[in-house]
Amino acid sequence: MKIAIAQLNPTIGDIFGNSNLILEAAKKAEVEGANLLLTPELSLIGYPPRDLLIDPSFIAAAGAQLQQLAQALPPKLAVIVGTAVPNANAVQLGGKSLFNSAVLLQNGAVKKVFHKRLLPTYDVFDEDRYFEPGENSNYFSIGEAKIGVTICEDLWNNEEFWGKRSYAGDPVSDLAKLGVDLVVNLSASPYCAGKRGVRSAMLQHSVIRCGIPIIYANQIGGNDDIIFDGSSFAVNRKSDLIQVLASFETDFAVLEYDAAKQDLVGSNQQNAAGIEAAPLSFYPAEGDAEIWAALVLGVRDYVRKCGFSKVVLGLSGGIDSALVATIASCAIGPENVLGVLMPSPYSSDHSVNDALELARNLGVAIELLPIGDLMKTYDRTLANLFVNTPFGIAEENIQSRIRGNLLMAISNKFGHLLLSTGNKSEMAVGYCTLYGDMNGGLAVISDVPKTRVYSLCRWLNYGSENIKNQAELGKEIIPVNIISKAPSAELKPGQIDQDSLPDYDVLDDILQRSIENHESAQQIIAAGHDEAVVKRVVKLVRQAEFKRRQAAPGLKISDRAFGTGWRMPIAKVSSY
Ligand SMILES: NC(=O)c1ccc[n+]([C@@H]2O[C@H](COP(=O)([O-])OP(=O)(O)OC[C@H]3O[C@@H](n4cnc5c(N)ncnc54)[C@H](O)[C@@H]3O)[C@@H](O)[C@H]2O)c1
Ligand SMILES: Nc1ncnc2c1ncn2[C@@H]1O[C@H](COP(=O)(O)O)[C@@H](O)[C@H]1O
Ligand SMILES: N[C@@H](CCC(=O)O)C(=O)O
Ligand SMILES: O=P(O)(O)OP(=O)(O)O
Repeated sequence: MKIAIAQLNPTIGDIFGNSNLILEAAKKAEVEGANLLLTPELSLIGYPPRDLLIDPSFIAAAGAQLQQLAQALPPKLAVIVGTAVPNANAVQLGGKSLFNSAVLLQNGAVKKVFHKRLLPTYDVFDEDRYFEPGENSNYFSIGEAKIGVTICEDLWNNEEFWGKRSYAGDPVSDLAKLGVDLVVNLSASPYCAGKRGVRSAMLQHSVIRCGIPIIYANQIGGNDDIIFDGSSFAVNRKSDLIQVLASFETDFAVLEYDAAKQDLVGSNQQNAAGIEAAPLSFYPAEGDAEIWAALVLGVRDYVRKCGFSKVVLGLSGGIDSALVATIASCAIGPENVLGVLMPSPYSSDHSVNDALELARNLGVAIELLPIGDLMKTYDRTLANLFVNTPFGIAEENIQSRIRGNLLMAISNKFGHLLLSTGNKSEMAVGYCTLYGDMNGGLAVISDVPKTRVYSLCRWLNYGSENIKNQAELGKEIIPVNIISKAPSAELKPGQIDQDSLPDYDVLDDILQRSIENHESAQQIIAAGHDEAVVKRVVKLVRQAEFKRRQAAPGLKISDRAFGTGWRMPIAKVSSY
């Protein structure tokens, strides 16, 4: 039996377009002689559909499209499609009105419907809000093979792997007890750094625990703040990784289920000469390369799926805007990126020169809009009101707001999406100006700590193979001075970030411990950090909640981002 995996990039709500993606994959699977095609979780409607699910017309449209798709598919091929299915018992028996389901289509009709049993309701997930959990173990047969069907979270309640149990049920071991030969999984599993390794280790562990090979089919693509990496894979009965699909790209693969051996055989398990290949791993490798690919996909898909073709951003000659401009150039092409240089009387000469050099290296267009005259007009207008007050944060922020205003004017005039450039360290402690540099439609690096911003830029200059490199350019992409100079907001003469903040390696370690590892201030101090610094940082993070709530959606690359999975109250006591 041959099983195909379609690692698709569905667009949320584009039921017709997604249906066509599935149909195309099915035609390819048929040509390659597949018996079964797997598609990702909710592949017909896109994941996460959020409150589109409470629109009855949306559910009706998905139901109608599912029927049409069933009729259009190659009749002999069994295809598993993910969609939301009405819960017929909801009215009489209560419960949520929908199931998150995997629908088996064959011979022009719906053959079976399987419901997701474990509904994630943590971090970015909100499935309890919409779905009723399925109660039954899900399986069907093709020929002699009995195939267990699971949907994403159904695989994640592996108590021995995690050391804890989150739910009452364990669909994989239930399927094992029913004697299935194979488990397939339809996923929409969001990316965060290092997650590919965690997924494969967890499923290899599940195979050992339950003794059944597993095929894992994940979606790829950016949907608002969430990036899906794909990285679908298969694990055989010996728990070897025998098939790995691309990360951050659409992909398609066909595997063989060998009924005699009762095991899976991957198509990239052997090289052309039939010799056993080296152990498979995910590409690009973990670290900067992986995060870079995620951010590029996140920008590309946000721009495309929101209907933009060009972006604009402020280019200060600093490292954050340099990184964002480079990501955008790679995502949508340098010809679609406009960098705006807006020097003030406080800007250093090198800020303009560094920004110009970066723009030349990337090949992006620039506009130079000095803001000195606008600053004077603001000063004159506010002079009577601000008389006898010292120059302070209000005046500093006016510069940022002038720039934010000019950028939004350009966005309005030419239809460019404004990218904001704040990194995670700044967003954490509120080192950014509301209605100033926080202006923008997409916060590209707001989940990237400043120390990672540096390592990504070094990697771009010295480690990357797949973008324009030094050899072609004759030198580094990011001008060396942008990396080596002290970060500065340049909002007053001689200002540097470290006048107000601890060194970024100290700040980022405290933030990582507090935000991602949930360590208390006492634990962070016990780990060796200065007490006063820790208390100040923790307090700044709490106080900046109101800013983060007004920030543009930011691409999630960590376990805990300031996005849809971060739900903090704003008006609260200062101790939390
Ligand atoms: N703009 C930049 O480019 C940039 C870059 C780096 C650092 N910075 C730094 O960032 C800081 C920005 O200054 P800021 O934070 O005082 O200015 P801000 O205008 O961004 O935020 C302060 C304002 O937020 C409002 N506010 C306060 N608490 C609130 C709440 N709970 N709910 C709603 N609104 C609330 C108040 O109106 C207050 O005036 C400065 O220290 C600046 O040097 C700016
Ligand atoms: N001089 C500048 N020209 C264009 N854009 C600028 C300039 N200074 C700041 N910006 C924009 O604002 C953000 C934040 O600046 P910080 O240097 O971190 O304060 C920067 O990334 C630019 O997009
Ligand atoms: N824990 C799963 C949940 C995904 C889902 O069920 O959609 C993940 O992060 O991949
Ligand atoms: O935001 P930028 O680009 O100005 O970077 P930095 O804050 O390091 O100056």
